[in-house]
Amino acid sequence: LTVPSRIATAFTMDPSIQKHFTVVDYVIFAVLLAASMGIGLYYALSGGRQRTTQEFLMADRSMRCLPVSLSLIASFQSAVAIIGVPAEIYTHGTQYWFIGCAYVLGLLIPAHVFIPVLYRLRLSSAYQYLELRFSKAVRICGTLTFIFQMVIYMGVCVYTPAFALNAVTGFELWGAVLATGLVCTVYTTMGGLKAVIWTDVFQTIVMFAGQLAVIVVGVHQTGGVSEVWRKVWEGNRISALDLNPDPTERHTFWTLAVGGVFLMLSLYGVNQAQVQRYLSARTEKEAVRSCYMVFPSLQLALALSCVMGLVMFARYCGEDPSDNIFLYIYPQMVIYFVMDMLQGLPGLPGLFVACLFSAALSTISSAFNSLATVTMEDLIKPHFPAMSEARATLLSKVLAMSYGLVCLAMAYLTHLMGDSVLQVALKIFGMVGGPILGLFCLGMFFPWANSVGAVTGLGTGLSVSFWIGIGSIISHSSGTKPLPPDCSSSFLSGNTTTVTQLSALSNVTLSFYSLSYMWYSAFNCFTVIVIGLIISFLTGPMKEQDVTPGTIYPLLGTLFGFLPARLKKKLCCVTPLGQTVFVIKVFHLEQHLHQPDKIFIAPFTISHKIITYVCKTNDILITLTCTLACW
Ligand SMILES: CC(C)(CO)[C@@H](O)C(=O)NCCC(=O)O
Ligand code: NA
Repeated sequence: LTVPSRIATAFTMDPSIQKHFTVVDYVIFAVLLAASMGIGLYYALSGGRQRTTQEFLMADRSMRCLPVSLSLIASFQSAVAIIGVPAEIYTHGTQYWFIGCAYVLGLLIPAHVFIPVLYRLRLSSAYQYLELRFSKAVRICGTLTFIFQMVIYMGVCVYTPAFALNAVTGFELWGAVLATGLVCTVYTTMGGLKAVIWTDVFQTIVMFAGQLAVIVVGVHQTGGVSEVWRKVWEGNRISALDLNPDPTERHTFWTLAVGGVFLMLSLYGVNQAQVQRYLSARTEKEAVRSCYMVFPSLQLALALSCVMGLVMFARYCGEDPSDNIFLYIYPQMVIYFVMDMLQGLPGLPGLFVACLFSAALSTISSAFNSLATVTMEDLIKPHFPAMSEARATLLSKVLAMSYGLVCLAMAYLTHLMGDSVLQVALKIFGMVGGPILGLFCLGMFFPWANSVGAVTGLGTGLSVSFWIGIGSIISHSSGTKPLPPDCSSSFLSGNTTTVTQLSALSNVTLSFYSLSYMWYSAFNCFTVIVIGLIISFLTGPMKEQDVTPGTIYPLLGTLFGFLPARLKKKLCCVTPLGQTVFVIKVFHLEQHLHQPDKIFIAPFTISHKIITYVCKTNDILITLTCTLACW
C-alpha cells in the first residue's frame, strides 16, 4: 500500500495546526515525563531500595488491588488503542464496541481459572508453570515466544504516537521516540515493578483525562449531545448487532464477542505482564479482586475511545478539513482532527499528547519489566542457581535497561504497515499470543498432554499462525471496505446482511488467508491443543501420578460434572486444586536425593519460617524440616 504523497504533505504542511502547538503544550508533555521519573526515583530510594529481585521484579508481593487493577488495564491499552479505536469507529461504525461483551468471560476465566493455579504455585514467571507441568524445554520455548511477541509489540507501541504526532504537528519524531524510550527505561530500571505499577496508575488517569477532554470539546463544538447523536445516526455509524456467522468477516458479534474472549485470555490469562501483576498482589483474593476491577475500567476505556470516534465523525462528517477520500485510512487522521478541534484552547493539545504518551509509557514499562523478569527467571537463573541476590538484582536492572534499548531499535524497524495500527497490534496478540495461550490450556486442562506434545503443538501452532498471518498481510484479504465518510448518504443495513450471508454460503472453499484476525487467538490456541493432544497420545500420554500436583485445573471434571464418578475419574483424572499444595526448591536436599526435580509437599506445618513437611520424590516418602530463606 503506498501512501499518496499529497495526503502525506497535506498532513505535514498544515501550518494552522503546527502554529497552535505552543510552549504550554510542550511543558505539559515534559511534566508527564518528569512526574514518571519522580515516581521511579521515589521507589528507588524508599522501601527496600530495589536491592532484591523479589522487590524489583515482584514488588515484594505486597500490592493491593486498586493499583494492580489500574496497572492491568494500562498494560495493553496503548496509544495504538487511543488512536486506532476512534479511527475504526469513524470509518466502520460502532461494531467494534461489541468487543466489550468479550470482557465478561475474558476476565472471569482468568480470575477463577488462571489466577488460582498460577498464584498457588508461588511462581515468579508464568513460564515456570510450563516447567512444573511439562519440562525445561517447554518452558524455554514458551519464554522465547513471549519475548518475540513483546519485542515486536513494544516497537509498534513506542513508534505509533510519535509517528502520528509528527505527521500532523511536526512534533519531533525521533526526539519523541527517544524521550519516551529513555525516560521509561530509566524509571523502570530505577524503581522496579512498584514504580511501573504506580506510574501506570498515574498514567491511566492522564489517559482518561485526555480522552474525556477531547470528547467534551468535540461535543461542545458540534452543538451538543443530541446533535452528535443525530449526525452519527444519519451517517449510519451506529451499527446493529451483526450476527453473520462468516468467519472471514472482520468484525461481527461472533468474531468480537467470542474470538475476543480468546484474545482477552491470551492477554489477561497467561501473558507475563499481567501474570506478574497478579503474583505481586499480597493475597490470592486481592489478585482476583483486581481482575474483577479491571472490568469497569476497561469498559470505560473502550467507551471513551468509541465515543471519541463518534464525536469526531459528528464534528467532521461532510466537512473534512482536507481531501477526505484517502483520509480515513490513516491513524494520523485522529490526531489531525483532535489537534484541529483543540487548537486555540491552550494546554489541551498538550493534555492529549500527554494522554497518548501516558498510554505508550505504561505499556512499554510493563513490557520492559516483564521481559527482564522472564529473561532472568527463565533463561539465566536456572543456569546459575548459586547467584547472589545482589548480583541477580543488578543483572535484572541491566536487562530492563537493555530491553529499553531494544525497544528503540524496534521503533526504528516499525514502519507504518499498510493496515491500521490497531489491526497490527491485535494480529500480533493473536498470532503469537494465541499459541502461548494454547500451550497453557493444554497443560492446565488436559492431564494426558506430555512434553513432546506441548513442544510439537506450539511449533505447529506458530507455523500455522504465521502462514495465515503473513499470507493475509501479503494478499491483503482480511478487511472490509470502510463505510463512505459522507454523512449525508444513508444505507439500509437490513439488506446488506442477507447479501453477505449469501456470499458466505456460496464461498465453499473458504480461504484461510481471509480468516478474520479476531479469530487468530482462538484458532491458534485450538491448533496447539489439538496437535498437542494427538502427539501426546501417540507418544504415550502422561499418567496422573506423574503430573505435578497443583498444575492441573479440573476443567473437564467441572464441565462433565453430571457423569457418574467412575467414568468422570477415568475421563478427567483430576487432582483437585488444593490450597496446601506448594512446589518448593530446596537445595540441601540434593545430598539426600538424586533427582530432586519435582519435590512437592503434602500436609505441612509452618511456624516462623520453619516448615515441617512430608516430601515425596521418586516414590519415597520422607519427613523433613527446613528453614525458608525466602518465601
Ligand atoms: C486489548 C484490548 C482489545 C482490550 O480492550 C484493547 O485494549 C485494544 O484494542 N488494544 C490494542 C492494542 C494497544 O492498545 O496497544
Ligand atoms: Na498503556
